[in-house]
Amino acid sequence: MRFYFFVSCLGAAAAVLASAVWWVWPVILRLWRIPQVLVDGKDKDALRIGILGASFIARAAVVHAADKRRDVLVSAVAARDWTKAETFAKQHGIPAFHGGATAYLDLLAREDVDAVYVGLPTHLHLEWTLAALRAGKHVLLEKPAVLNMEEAKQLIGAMAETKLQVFEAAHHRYHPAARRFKQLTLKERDVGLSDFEARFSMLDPKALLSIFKELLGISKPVTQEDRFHERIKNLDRWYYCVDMLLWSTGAIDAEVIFAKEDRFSISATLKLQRSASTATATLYMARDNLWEPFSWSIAEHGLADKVRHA
Ligand SMILES: NC(=O)C1=CN([C@@H]2O[C@H](COP(=O)(O)OP(=O)(O)OC[C@H]3O[C@@H](n4cnc5c(N)ncnc54)[C@H](OP(=O)(O)O)[C@@H]3O)[C@@H](O)[C@H]2O)C=CC1
Ligand SMILES: O=C1OC[C@@H](O)[C@H](O)[C@H]1O
Repeated sequence: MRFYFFVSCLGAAAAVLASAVWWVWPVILRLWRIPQVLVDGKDKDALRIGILGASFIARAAVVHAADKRRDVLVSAVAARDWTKAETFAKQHGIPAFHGGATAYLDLLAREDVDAVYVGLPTHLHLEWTLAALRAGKHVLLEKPAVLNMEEAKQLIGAMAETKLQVFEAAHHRYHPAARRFKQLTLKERDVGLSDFEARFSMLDPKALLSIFKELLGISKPVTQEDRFHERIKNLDRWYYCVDMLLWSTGAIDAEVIFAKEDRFSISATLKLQRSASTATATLYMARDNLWEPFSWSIAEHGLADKVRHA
């Protein structure tokens, strides 16, 4: 009896492990593979992108994409640390790099850069996007583009003045499921779509580590700066809920009627004004969710098609 129990447990553990490897392995391979952006083999008039910040997201969002296209190349990268810039450039075959205190400005001054990728922490987006526009560069700007309405106005003003493009990297808008959802809700614009829900869930390895440290009693005291960065990170993630909702429902106005924040989540209820009808929307963001390390979803409870991506 014991033997059969042991074999069944082993079988179940093997099945769980196999399924985890099956789902997670392609993601690990994709992120681990070091993409190359060799200039050879690119179109003569390829768009030349300069990267500000030798970061994980720059590699995942720009270098991987440029690797797959003939019409885009990465011509330079800048990092605040000289060695980091050099390592990133060499790893990916990027022909030029800048390091040190003036690195970002040096990259913006280059003639072989048509557009700049600003994947810096969100509170630095406006400053460096304005600097890029002043230097005559188009900008691919990480989401959320800005922190508030005042910054949004400044950005729009600078775009109009320089006649250059700033494109927000709202990648979820290009997912086929999100596009289909938008198509369906806009088609049903005024016919009783009244109960929307947008969710985002995340498990941040850094946050997980700090929870363990807290439990073990070996964490450092939380500083004002830590709290500021936590607020910025929350905004980065909360943005997915808000943008998915407003973008896909075509809402023209929204009013917050309830909001709640605790250690593990942020939630809110909004009253949405659509072109000729009103709707209620629930937004929910899980901060550190072990069961859903990364997922977003948008739904309307009366609509049969529920769109989900995980
Ligand atoms: N599209 C997506 O899926 C994702 C988008 N993002 C977005 O990308 C942006 C960056 O987020 P994230 O990658 O977490 O940010 P990081 O804290 O990792 O910063 C990114 C880079 O910014 C540079 N940097 C310049 N000044 C500072 C500063 N004062 N403090 C810290 N870094 C600085 C650093 O590059 P260096 O030292 O090399 O100069 C750093 O590597 C955010 O807007 C976020 O919303 C983030 C993750 C995923
Ligand atoms: O866009 C994002 O997705 C992944 C998260 O780690 C990150 O904080 C967020 O900006």
